[in-house]
Amino acid sequence: MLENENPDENGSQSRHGRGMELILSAEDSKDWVYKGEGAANIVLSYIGSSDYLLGKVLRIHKVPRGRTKSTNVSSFLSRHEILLWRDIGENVESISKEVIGQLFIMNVMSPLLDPKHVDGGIRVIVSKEFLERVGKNILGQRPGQRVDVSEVDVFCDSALLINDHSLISRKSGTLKEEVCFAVEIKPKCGYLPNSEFIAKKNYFKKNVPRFEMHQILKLHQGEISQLSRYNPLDLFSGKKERIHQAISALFSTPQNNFRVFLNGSRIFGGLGGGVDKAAVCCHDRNGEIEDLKKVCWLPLDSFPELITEAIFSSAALGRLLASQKLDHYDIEGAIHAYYNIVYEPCLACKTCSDPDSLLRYSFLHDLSLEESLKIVRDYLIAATAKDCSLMISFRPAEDMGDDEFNSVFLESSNQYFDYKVNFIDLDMKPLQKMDYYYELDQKIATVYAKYMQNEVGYCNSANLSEGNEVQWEQ
Ligand SMILES: O=P(O)(O)O[C@@H]1[C@@H](OP(=O)(O)O)[C@H](OP(=O)(O)O)[C@H](O)[C@H](OP(=O)(O)O)[C@H]1OP(=O)(O)O
Ligand SMILES: Nc1ncnc2c1ncn2[C@@H]1O[C@H](COP(=O)(O)OP(=O)(O)OP(=O)(O)O)[C@@H](O)[C@H]1O
Ligand SMILES: [Zn+2]
Repeated sequence: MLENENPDENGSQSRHGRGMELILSAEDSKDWVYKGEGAANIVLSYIGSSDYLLGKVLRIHKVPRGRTKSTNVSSFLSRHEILLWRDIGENVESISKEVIGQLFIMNVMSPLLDPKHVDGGIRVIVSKEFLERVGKNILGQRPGQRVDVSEVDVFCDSALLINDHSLISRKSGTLKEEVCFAVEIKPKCGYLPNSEFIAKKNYFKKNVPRFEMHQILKLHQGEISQLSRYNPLDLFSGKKERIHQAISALFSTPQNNFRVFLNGSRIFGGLGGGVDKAAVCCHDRNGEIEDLKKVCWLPLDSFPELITEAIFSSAALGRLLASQKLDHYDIEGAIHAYYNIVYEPCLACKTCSDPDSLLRYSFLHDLSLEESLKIVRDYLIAATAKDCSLMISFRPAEDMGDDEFNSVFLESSNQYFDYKVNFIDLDMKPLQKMDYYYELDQKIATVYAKYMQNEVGYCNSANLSEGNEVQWEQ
């Protein structure tokens, strides 16, 4: 591990504030172990002896398996993305996507979600050999379905060093001495859209949570083996009883929406990346959840109550919901603004035959470039807010604690807990994904409409959330 005298690109990412960079090379790979991964990144925990790196994770990019350097996507924003994001920093046209990504987190998402819940991390330089070795070392721990489709991007020359938010420790304390546990929740969209641009045939989008409709498509495509009982609207309701209901549902059907960590190690919830087998397996690990009782004096039934109290008393979910609601137009409206920006014939209008709808869309096509940019920018910010996760880390406390953390008092166990909320995965979504978003939305709506016709004949959300089997017409 080396420190380089070269100052970094924006001067603020430097380790110890000394204008130096951290460089990870082949021999450092042994100090980094697999922690988890999503669709786009792999996250590693540090197990070496550097006090600075202990309690940190390294987030490295993945690429589709077998992609060679020659097919590398551009490292810079596209012409239209430059227009879209020109206000988030200076010279966005000449800054790499990695650095833009950090500017997006710090200058766009952090003010929306509250800086105390957002950690932009610092970029560190990683050698190709480091990434190659890490990629080999972690192969055995990665879920098979993730391995089949993706691998470490060894041509990336930097990675993001972030605090491990499954841990909680006092600035003055040492991580090693403290017992802590954490939950990771991917809440997804917490409200029902009400855009006038939603087509009449898709009226049910205004009544049924997107998560619930998407479950039907996922089941149909074999991505999940049973419907989730979780309803994001409960989690975001601001009402204790409904939040508790959401947490209980996440415990019974965690899918990729819920994980529990004890002292930084995952003890409940799957790794994602395939049919939810990994998540089902984790129920066998209830024994390890029982460990919470031993180490934190927390009765198992009190655990959902504790998470509920933390969510209820924190303003974080409210902030997240407000950010999600920046999507005022729904993709059925925003797609037209997108075509104004890229200046191409609108594919959504091309496939629409309803004169009333076309008239409404023509209003969107008459908007100025600035107005179109705002609609799409807000849509993409909301997309990030609908896809991020939050980590809430806890540790038992003697009393109400101090300013460093929030505290909750758990009546059932007569105990105080310190907790801290952090958002993770606040990545900027690519503008090019707008077409995909539109197509996915149509697919979800079509399959859901078919499900309603075949199965219930009307929209009955209670029926869906019971985990009922869905029969499909051949
Ligand atoms: O489209 P969605 O709602 O399915 O969200 C995708 C997520 O699927 P989910 O339904 O949460 O299992 C998906 O998660 P998984 O890979 O399924 O764990 C990703 O988070 C994806 O984002 P990105 O492509 O990595 O930037 C997410 O894509 P975005 O829509 O956020 O761009
Ligand atoms: N700062 C962190 N502290 C602790 N664990 C983390 C942190 N960041 C990520 N993780 C773990 O690594 C996993 C993958 O990270 P992340 O969600 O950032 O990946 P991704 O590929 O961007 O996800 P997605 O599929 O949503 O795009 C998370 O689900 C979480 O368990
Ligand atoms: Zn159009």
